[in-house]
Amino acid sequence: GVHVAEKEAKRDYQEVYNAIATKIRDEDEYDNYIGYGPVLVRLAWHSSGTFDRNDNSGGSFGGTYRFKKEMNDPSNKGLQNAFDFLRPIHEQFPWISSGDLYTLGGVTAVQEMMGPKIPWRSGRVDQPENTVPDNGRLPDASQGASYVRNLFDRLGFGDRETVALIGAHALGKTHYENSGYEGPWGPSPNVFTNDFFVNLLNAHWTLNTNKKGVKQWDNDQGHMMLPTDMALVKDPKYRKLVEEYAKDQDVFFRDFSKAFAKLLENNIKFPDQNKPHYFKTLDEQDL
Ligand code: HEM
Ligand SMILES: O=C1CCNc2c1cnc1ccccc21
Repeated sequence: GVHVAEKEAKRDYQEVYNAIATKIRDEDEYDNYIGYGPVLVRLAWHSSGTFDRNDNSGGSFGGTYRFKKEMNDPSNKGLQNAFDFLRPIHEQFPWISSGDLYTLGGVTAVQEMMGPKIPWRSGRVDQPENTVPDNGRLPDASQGASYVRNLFDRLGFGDRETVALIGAHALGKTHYENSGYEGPWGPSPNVFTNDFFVNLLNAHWTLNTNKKGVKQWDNDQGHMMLPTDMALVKDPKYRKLVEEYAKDQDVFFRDFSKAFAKLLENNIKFPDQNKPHYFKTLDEQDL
């Protein structure tokens, strides 16, 4: 059922943001100097993406990713790196819940990679191991547009929100050992831009079977797309949105911010007194 967030504690959440942001800045060598930003965004998404609006199960509230049943979901392979990154932050701020920490990690990463401001509310409360949702709720990358539309409908999202959210694939890369997909990363995998949409439309893509026997799209500049990425330009309704975001990064930023905030808050009711935080970046604080 829907969870009610606890009343906001008298805590300095900007301090937690700054600790995460400083650690992202310091530990820049991770994953061939891509850094921890992208994998932190993926942890926030995967810890929220278990939501099912049909029975109000799953979602970020209980911080259930910390339990091995969810951590070992094959869809979550590779996210241990983000979990290990956040461990010392959690030791420094033991009062923050796991659910608040995983989602705050993603918000911090998007903003520090020059993405849009993401409003964030506190109050998620750790839940016990017997509340861990079943594996298999996160999307399968080998599928097409109708699968993507159904999966995001289950999460409570329409076409515009779906295309905006998948625009996060401007960040980071795929890894053979995690998902069976592999691709050299894009020109700026740790800067949040609308490049993903521009790439989708402008490059010449060919479908190959990679050395793990997995089908993926590759282009002549050595970039790759997942089948579910390519579905966004094959489906006429999604394609219209890809074209809109490729043309206007500000509209993409606006829609991404709204959809990502909604994703991180699915299945949670927040008390009115829990106002959304708009955190300052390190640069904005001259830190
Ligand atoms: C149809 C929906 C989606 C599918 C099938 C999908 C699938 C994948 C796959 C297979 C990877 C590669 C994982 C690896 O090999 O390490 C990946 C990476 C990533 N995904 Fe998605 N994803 C989807 C939607 C999203 C959404 C909604 C977000 C965030 C809002 C997101 C953020 C990311 C990020 C940031 C990475 C890079 C992680 C890294 O570099 O370590 N994805 N995704
Ligand atoms: O076109 C890009 C830029 C670099 N990262 C990705 C792209 C496309 N699809 C992806 C899918 C998952 C993770 C990263 C990417």
